[in-house]
Amino acid sequence: MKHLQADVVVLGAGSAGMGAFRNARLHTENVYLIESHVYGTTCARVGCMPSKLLIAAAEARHHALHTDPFGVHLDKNSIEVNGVEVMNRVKAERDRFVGFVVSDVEEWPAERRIMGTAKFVDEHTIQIDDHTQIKADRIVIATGSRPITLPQWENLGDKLIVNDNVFSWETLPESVAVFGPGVIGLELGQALSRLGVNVEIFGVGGHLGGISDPVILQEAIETFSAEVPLRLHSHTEAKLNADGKVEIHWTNDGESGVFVADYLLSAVGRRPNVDNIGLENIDIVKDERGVPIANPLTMQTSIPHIFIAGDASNQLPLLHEASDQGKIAGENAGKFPNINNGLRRSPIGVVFSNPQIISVGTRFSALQDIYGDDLENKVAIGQVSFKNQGRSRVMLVNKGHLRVYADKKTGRLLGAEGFGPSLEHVAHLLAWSHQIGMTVPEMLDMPFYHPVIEEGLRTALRDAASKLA
Ligand SMILES: Cc1cc2nc3c(=O)[nH]c(=O)nc-3n(C[C@H](O)[C@H](O)[C@H](O)COP(=O)(O)OP(=O)(O)OC[C@H]3O[C@@H](n4cnc5c(N)ncnc54)[C@H](O)[C@@H]3O)c2cc1C
Ligand SMILES: NC(=O)c1ccc[n+]([C@@H]2O[C@H](COP(=O)([O-])OP(=O)(O)OC[C@H]3O[C@@H](n4cnc5c(N)ncnc54)[C@H](O)[C@@H]3O)[C@@H](O)[C@H]2O)c1
Repeated sequence: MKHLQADVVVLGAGSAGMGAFRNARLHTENVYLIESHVYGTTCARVGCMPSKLLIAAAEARHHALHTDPFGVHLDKNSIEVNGVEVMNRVKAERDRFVGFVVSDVEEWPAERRIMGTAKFVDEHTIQIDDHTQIKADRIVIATGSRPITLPQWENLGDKLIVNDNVFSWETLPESVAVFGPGVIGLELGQALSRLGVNVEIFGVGGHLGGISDPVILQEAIETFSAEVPLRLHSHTEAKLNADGKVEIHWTNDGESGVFVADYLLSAVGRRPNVDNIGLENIDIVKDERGVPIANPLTMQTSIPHIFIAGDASNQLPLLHEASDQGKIAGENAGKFPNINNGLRRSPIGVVFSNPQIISVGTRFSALQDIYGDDLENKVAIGQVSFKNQGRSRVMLVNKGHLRVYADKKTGRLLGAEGFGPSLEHVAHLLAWSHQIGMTVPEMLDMPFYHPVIEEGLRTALRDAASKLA
């Protein structure tokens, strides 16, 4: 067993861990980075990037199939999806992104990087497999998260898959049952469906794409279910049939049926990797999910020299949040005991479905928690439907609905939820306005070009402005 001493040890070399390592090293050279699996990050390897590559291929087919209303006619039979080529591009481009990340990691001194699974022995000791023990002054937990699968699916063997498996396919399958209509399930399910794979999406509790505003949710369900069967209140039983396929027996809102699929894709959520790192050996304060509670401005846990960042913290499991949290945790671990509050930006979320789903600032459900029955008196809600929005109709992407929330008294933008065409851009305008504390009248003083989708945002803002006190 090798014994080392460190100022800072970072557990996990994902986006958060890399940021933590880089920033801790600005304060001390004596930092170690531990990785149990491979370099390259979840985002680049099996997350953000390959999912968007798959979606890009799906959009190409979708556009080719929907040119008729413009008077442009393609022979639909000639539109062929070559699954091998689709997956080759997804993997080749993905590998390019992963390559950049890996070369960043490999620029760091090899003796500072240790491969193996890290666990706490006590508050200052990290054990790595059975080969190394490090006594560390300060520790950053950046171990990420992993997909959840349910025990009742264990009998499905290799027909039960998660997002990681999708991105190693040689070609596209014929059919997939997607469980979980959240962010991952909707993005992957719709993309596969648009590529010609037979997809059905199963959910519980009526949720879709993380939407919390009931007005947006209802319209989004109508829009997406016109394209992919959504069974959002389902009771299901899944088993392997004699052909080795997955047979889903389902009931949903009084209907029932059987869906036979090549795979069951589990997208029912992700679990922070903190249940397997020896937290039982340290006296750290955890939430009801067993995740160490941390101050979101310093990323410091209840044990002052232990910090946490990224998906492991379960605060906002998104890439830019993992980078920000990693930077804050690394910097504070590096200069501990002098720690500072780091920059936390306005919340922004984009689901890369089509239409895209967005949320900014305080979501509708959080406003309900804050104001309860008084919500109507306190919050001005402005809205726009994209059905008749000029540019959206021009482009034939006129589906969606946006609601913006403003403080009735001050006019300040509180948040927004919606779905609609290319709303990733509108989400950024809203998030930037939210972060600098703009009021709705101030936002309306900003320029809006014509004809653009952002004019839809202006309609929603004007509606909100008319309801301010
Ligand atoms: C399909 C999918 C699509 C996504 N799309 C988007 C998107 O479009 N936009 C967006 O913002 N976010 C997206 N995300 C979320 C984003 O990928 C994550 O929030 C982000 O990658 C989390 O980074 P992290 O550093 O916390 O975790 P990771 O990158 O997972 O890093 C954690 C690292 O810790 C290692 N590790 C775990 N346990 C140990 C241990 N005990 N010892 C040592 N090492 C350990 C792991 O091997 C891993 O390398 C997506 C996620 C998925 C799954
Ligand atoms: N575009 C993006 O930014 C992006 C893309 C992908 C992932 N992510 C991140 O990854 C996180 C995890 O995504 P996710 O989709 O795994 O989780 P999620 O929490 O968004 O969705 C899980 C869904 O599964 C449903 N569900 C739970 N139990 C179920 C069951 N037994 N059967 C059927 N459905 C069930 C839930 O109701 C929910 O709708 C997201 O919260 C997001 O932060 C972001």
